Parts: sequence; C-alpha cells; structure tokens
Amino acid sequence: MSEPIIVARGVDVELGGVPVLSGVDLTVEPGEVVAVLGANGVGKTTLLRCLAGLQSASGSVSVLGRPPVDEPGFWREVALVGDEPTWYPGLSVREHLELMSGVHGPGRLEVGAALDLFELGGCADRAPSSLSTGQRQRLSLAMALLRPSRLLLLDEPERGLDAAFRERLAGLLAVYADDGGTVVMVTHDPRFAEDARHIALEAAA
Ligand SMILES: Nc1ncnc2c1ncn2[C@@H]1O[C@H](COP(=O)(O)OP(=O)(O)OP(=O)(O)O)[C@@H](O)[C@H]1O
Repeated sequence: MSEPIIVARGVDVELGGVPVLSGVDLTVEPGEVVAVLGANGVGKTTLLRCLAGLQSASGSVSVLGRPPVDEPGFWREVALVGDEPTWYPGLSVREHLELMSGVHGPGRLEVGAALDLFELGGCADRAPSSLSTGQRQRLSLAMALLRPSRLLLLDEPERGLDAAFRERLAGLLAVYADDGGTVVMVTHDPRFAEDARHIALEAAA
C-alpha cells in the first residue's frame, strides 16, 4: 500500500498572537483531490502555507514523506498557485511557460499546447503584468500544470476565472489526479468542491 502524500497531526498556528489553526489533522492519499472549505478567515490559506513549508507550525506536518521546506528539491515535486504570483520582468507570457518547461524538464504539456488549453495564445507575447485578472490566473495555473509534479497546492484557483474556464479547469484537475497526482485546494467554489473530498475548517478555539 502506498504512503499518504500528506500527514498533518495536531497543527497549531498563531499569527500576531491570535490562534488561527488549532489541532488540525489531515491525511491525504495519492491521487486524491481535496477541497479545504470554510468561512473567510478560518485559516485555509494558512493551512496551505503550512503544507507548502511557507508557514511554521506546532504539531507535525509531513509532505511526500518529510517536513515541507521552501527549497528547490521540494518545489521540484510540488507546484503551488497562491495569491501572489511572481512575474519575471522582461519575460512574456510564452517565455514564462518556456521558463517553467526548461527548469522542470519535459512537462505534462508542451508550451504551445498550454497556450491553447489556457486560452493564452492571443496574449503570448505580452507581459503578464498587462493581462486581466483572469488571464493572469490562467497563466499561473498553466505554469503549474505544464510542469511535472506530484502534488498541486491551489489557493482559490477560481479567482478571476469565468464559468466556462472553471469547468475546463475542473476537468484538468481530474486528469491530473487520474494521472496519479494529488490536489489540495482552498476553494469557495461549489463546482470545484463537488468533485473533491471536503476538509471543513472551523475557527480556532
Ligand atoms: N500575517 C498575519 N498576521 C496576523 N494575522 C494574520 C496574518 N495573516 C493572516 N492572518 C489572520 O489569520 C486568519 C486566517 O487567515 P487565512 O488567510 O488563513 O484565512 P482564510 O480561511 O484563507 O480566509 P479567506 O477565505 O478570506 O481567504 C485571519 O483572521 C487573518 O486575518
């Protein structure tokens, strides 16, 4: 039997002296799609940041068999789409995809196919900073899904996306999981939650 991709036990986080997460337990098996749900401010993004090694916590967190750390070896296996994408000055949309493809090796998609699938062909030669919110989100998702990874961490992937593209993305996430990948996403979108196992967070005591 394969090992879980994520095992978190008794995770506690305080931010600014205020408890945000308290005793959170989570186990995620390979190939699962998990939706972290809950009201604004209950700590969903904070939990995702713990899984990404970007937020320290009490308790134990294991991702892919070891504590998550913000270093290259970890990010070779884990792709994150958070709320603060970083764009490389001077590089176009196409070049951002080429960069990801070049750094991470042969990916799940060719750059041209990713431009088509994420409907970015018409703005391939523009700077990401000149794109609309939804176009930037599609680029962030394309950069994460084009490259090989074992775990996809998504913070509100629905941000800025129109209904048709949300539907397409739901399909792409299902394919990613069918291919053996694991998805943990924070979402407020019932469409994404529909196909996922739910983890409901509540306000820390
Ligand atoms: N750097 C920080 N310092 C102090 N408090 C913070 C910090 N970052 C977040 N918080 C607080 O921690 C709590 C959890 O924030 P978090 O972003 O994890 O919530 P969330 O469940 O993802 O919310 P939303 O659904 O609105 O995105 C909130 O009350 C927030 O105000």
